[in-house]
Amino acid sequence: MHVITQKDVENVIQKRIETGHKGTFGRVSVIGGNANMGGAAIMAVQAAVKAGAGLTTCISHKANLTALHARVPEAMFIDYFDNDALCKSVFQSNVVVVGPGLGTDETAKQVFSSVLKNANQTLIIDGSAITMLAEDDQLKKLTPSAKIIFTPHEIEWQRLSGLSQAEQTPAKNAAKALELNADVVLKKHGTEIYHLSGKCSKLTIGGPYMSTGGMGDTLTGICAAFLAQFKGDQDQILDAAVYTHSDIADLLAKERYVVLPSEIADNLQKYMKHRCNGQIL
Ligand SMILES: NC(=O)C1=CN([C@@H]2O[C@H](COP(=O)(O)OP(=O)(O)OC[C@H]3O[C@@H](n4cnc5c(N)ncnc54)[C@H](OP(=O)(O)O)[C@@H]3O)[C@@H](O)[C@H]2O)[C@@H](O)CC1
Ligand SMILES: Nc1ncnc2c1ncn2[C@@H]1O[C@H](COP(=O)(O)OP(=O)(O)O)[C@@H](O)[C@H]1O
Ligand SMILES: [Mg+2]
Repeated sequence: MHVITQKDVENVIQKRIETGHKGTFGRVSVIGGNANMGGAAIMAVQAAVKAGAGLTTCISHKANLTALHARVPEAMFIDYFDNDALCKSVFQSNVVVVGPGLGTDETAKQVFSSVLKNANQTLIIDGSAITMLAEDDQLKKLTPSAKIIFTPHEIEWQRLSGLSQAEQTPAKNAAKALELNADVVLKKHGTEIYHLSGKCSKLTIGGPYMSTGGMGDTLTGICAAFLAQFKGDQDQILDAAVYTHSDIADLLAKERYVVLPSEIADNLQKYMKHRCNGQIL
């Protein structure tokens, strides 16, 4: 098991080319946020924007538009009932996130199936989308032409893999990830990452000050932004994103009992600047 360190982050976060423009640093679409859980999508979107994605689109219930732009005017918005616009944005995105706050009703299933049919680069499947996929054989038949990354917590992983928490051993997790033909970020105290390449990585940072709703939604935005903008070893880029999420939490936890997901997003720009120049925080 590769223990992820600050070195992985410093290897991934490169100085930007002077002639870069929005498109140079990647297009991300986040699909989630039903009328009751808009915050999940907003947290994923704000994390993607603040982690450096060039262009980020939030595809969500229209009830979330005002709140989204109050917080993240940089993000574009598509009503997730506008299926044509949804499919176009997903098809044109380098990285797609589906699931945060999406829910598991009929609307969510329709939206998720459109995403599965159109994602063709990298697709991060999180939250409700994992739960839907675990429970719906029709959705399981829709195998997108994209590289798939699942980001389950232990219960979502139990649903998808069929492995109880006690059965979630590295060997069984790795075998299941291979069966699913995907990378799996198994979120817990000591998150483990099972790469399709066979590489297994783990975190030795992070803690209970992260146990607030929205922390996993935020992680998806960081992963999406890193994968959309950085070139090179995709396994190391994903490892670096997961490390960044917990490393910022650890730094903030020095002066906080609880670290909020939005605070992690708010500290991404400064953190990435320091890691880019190899500066010790
Ligand atoms: N502001 C918003 O809009 C927010 C929206 N959100 C959205 O909600 C959707 C549902 O996601 P979910 O994880 O909240 O519920 P679900 O998958 O039904 O699992 C519940 C069961 O799993 C357990 N459990 C939960 N977390 C665990 C963990 N980390 N590690 C281990 N166990 C864990 C939990 O345990 P218990 O609480 O019973 O002790 C219960 O048994 C999803 O789309 C997400 O994006 C949230 O992100 C929050 C903020
Ligand atoms: N005690 C803990 N130690 C380390 N990381 C934790 C702890 N509690 C929560 N986290 C992290 O917070 C995130 C929780 O993810 P998730 O349950 O999906 O949150 P969300 O409410 O956004 O769906 C994961 O990245 C997990 O590793
Ligand atoms: Mg979650």
